Amino acid sequence: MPHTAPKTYNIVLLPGDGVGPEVTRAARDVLAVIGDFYGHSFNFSEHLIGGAAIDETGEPLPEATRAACVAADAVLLGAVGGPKWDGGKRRPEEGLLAIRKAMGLFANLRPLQVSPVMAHRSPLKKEIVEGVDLIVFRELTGGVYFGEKTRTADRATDLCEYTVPEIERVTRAAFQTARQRRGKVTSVDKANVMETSRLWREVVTRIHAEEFPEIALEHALVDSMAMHLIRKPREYDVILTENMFGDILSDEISVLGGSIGLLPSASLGTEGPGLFEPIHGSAPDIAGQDLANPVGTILSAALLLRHSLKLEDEADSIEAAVAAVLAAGAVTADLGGALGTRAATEAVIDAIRAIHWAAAHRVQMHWA
Ligand SMILES: NC(=O)C1=CN([C@@H]2O[C@H](COP(=O)(O)OP(=O)(O)OC[C@H]3O[C@@H](n4cnc5c(N)ncnc54)[C@H](O)[C@@H]3O)[C@@H](O)[C@H]2O)C=CC1
Ligand SMILES: CC(C)CC(=O)C(=O)O
Ligand SMILES: [Mg+2]
Repeated sequence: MPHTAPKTYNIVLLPGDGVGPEVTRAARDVLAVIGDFYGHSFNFSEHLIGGAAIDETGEPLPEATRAACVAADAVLLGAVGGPKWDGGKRRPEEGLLAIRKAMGLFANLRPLQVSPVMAHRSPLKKEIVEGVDLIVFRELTGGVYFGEKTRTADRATDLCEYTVPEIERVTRAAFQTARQRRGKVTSVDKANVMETSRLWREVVTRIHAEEFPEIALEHALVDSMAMHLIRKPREYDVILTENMFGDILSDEISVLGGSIGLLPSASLGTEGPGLFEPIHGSAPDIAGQDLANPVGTILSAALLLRHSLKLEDEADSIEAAVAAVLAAGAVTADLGGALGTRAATEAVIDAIRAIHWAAAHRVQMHWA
């Protein structure tokens, strides 16, 4: 039953490209049902980003989109990019990087919990993946994705740069989360080769000693970490890493749960709205065919409710519904199921209704 006072919230939707519009619509429909159940009014407004924005305005992040995002209570994004814009003067991905920077979203949280039913569908051995419960803290507005780029006909460079304050703030966020979890942080870098990684390791070590000595800290090199994540993923709790390593490792760990289509993310700053998106891209190979798994975006909507709107019960309700649907095998083709994007979304909505009906029924029975 509703525990929080009903309220009006402004949510900006950025459907983007490829499967982005399909999965964003799925999450919007789920949020609308949650709004009805709890008496909240979610005002959705759609804005252009990525390739869709380039086609319409010439810019991957139009000013109207930026202004709407910073003024919103929260932002939900589908995905950007696709072969249509490859080789063009402007790239869709520039729009995503620019909105992350404009909103000050320095920490990207990518959680993964592998239930017994997910373990069953994973291509890895059940005994390796069952019970995995980890969260990646990926630094999101620094590193090589944001460094200066140069290009001549026969030479290209991408500068990788990190400052101490950039490393400190994401490190504190990761340690604070570790305090609420199993109390372990694995910081991933390439300190045997890269100067930015040596600075990263120094800063993480100092913040740990000064502020979080009760947390267990280990350092890992990114190349062997890629192997350990597949061989012994249950050993990890909070994984803290820089932008590009976090991007790559989180796609890798999605395999543990059976599909990249399942994983959500929350991009957060110190204040202001967060941006929530699945970890996958625009999946051009399946776009427009009702094939995309909507769960990663639906779970991103749950993170939106929890982190930006502080609606914990409502977030729990979505997560419980998704768990029920996965347990029942009502899944899309990437998990070996027969459902399309729309049918899988309806299954989640039906599960939300069933959970609420059961809760209301128990209350009546209790009162009777
Ligand atoms: N956040 C974003 O907007 C991101 C955008 N991209 C962009 O997406 C485009 C495609 O990139 P890819 O490397 O192919 O990565 P991708 O994540 O779009 O797709 C990789 C594979 O996973 C499958 N897949 C992805 N999402 C799925 C879902 N919801 N349900 C079922 N299967 C799913 C795809 O069909 C494909 O086989 C590129 O233009 C890239 O730059 C890539 C990553 C993140
Ligand atoms: C700019 C994006 C395309 C980077 C990415 O792959 C991601 O954030 O997952
Ligand atoms: Mg990625």
